[in-house]
Amino acid sequence: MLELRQLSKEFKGNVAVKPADLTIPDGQMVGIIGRSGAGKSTLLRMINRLNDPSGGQIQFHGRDITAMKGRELRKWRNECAMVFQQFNLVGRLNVITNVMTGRLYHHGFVSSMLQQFSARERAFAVRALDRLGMAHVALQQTDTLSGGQMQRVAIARALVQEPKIMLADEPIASLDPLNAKVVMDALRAINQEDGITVVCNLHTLDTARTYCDRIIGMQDGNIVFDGPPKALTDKAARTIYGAEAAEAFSEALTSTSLQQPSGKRPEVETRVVN
Ligand SMILES: Nc1ncnc2c1ncn2[C@@H]1O[C@H](COP(=O)(O)OP(=O)(O)OP(=O)(O)O)[C@@H](O)[C@H]1O
Repeated sequence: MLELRQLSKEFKGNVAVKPADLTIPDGQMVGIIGRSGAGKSTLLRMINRLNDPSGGQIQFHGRDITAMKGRELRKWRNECAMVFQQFNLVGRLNVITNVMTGRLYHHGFVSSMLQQFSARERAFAVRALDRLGMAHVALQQTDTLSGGQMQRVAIARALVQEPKIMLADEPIASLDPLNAKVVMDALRAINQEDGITVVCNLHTLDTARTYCDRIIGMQDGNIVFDGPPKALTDKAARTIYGAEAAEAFSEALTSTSLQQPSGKRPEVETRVVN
């Protein structure tokens, strides 16, 4: 279980996240929505300590994440993989090398930089690529891939970390609807098949409604909604998005590409509705 207690972040007088309380059980798929600047990325980046909190506490299975330093922090970042909007891959390296850099923590920095990986590790990386339908491009230079393919490679890299949580910061914001669906299907499959908790910042409402067990709405640094998709009425969504409501509603994945993924959805209570 991941627990945030009164977690906040201020950048030089600008409060990005106001004291937030959140409990995320293992295996949940959570979507964080809200207009630009609402604090979604900052909240996510605090969880794996890319941004250090200004106040409050993060706990995972009772371990205090907020106090971690050095090797302990590197271990946490390995358990808590991150997927970014712009993929963060090295374009001039081939796909499989990019994926194997996800083994950095397990393998050691020097060996990883020297690209000395065992046959077992290569096989592990190929299996991860295969799950994402990308094994056939394992030896291809990464910058020859499309955006959707790159994001699938980035997810494979996150998978070989063998994480307990996967954080995805706007993973489909740069993708066309078809690739967005492939990437969201992949994240949902990882969540359901491996039991990995997925916390995903999403710009579009329908994507969050379609794929997530639970939606968290942020507005001006506050959590203003926390509940299952069915509890998020259009009225509540309009409150969360404010002036960006029309965009958030119209930017939804096309209705033909959106299909409710199969699989059970756990019961989620609605905590806050403003
Ligand atoms: N490194 C930083 N330095 C200063 N201010 C920052 C920094 N990162 C974020 N902010 C500010 O914190 C606030 C929240 O930003 P954040 O990126 O978390 O919002 P967001 O909801 O993820 O927005 P978007 O969807 O546009 O990425 C904004 O006012 C932003 O300008």
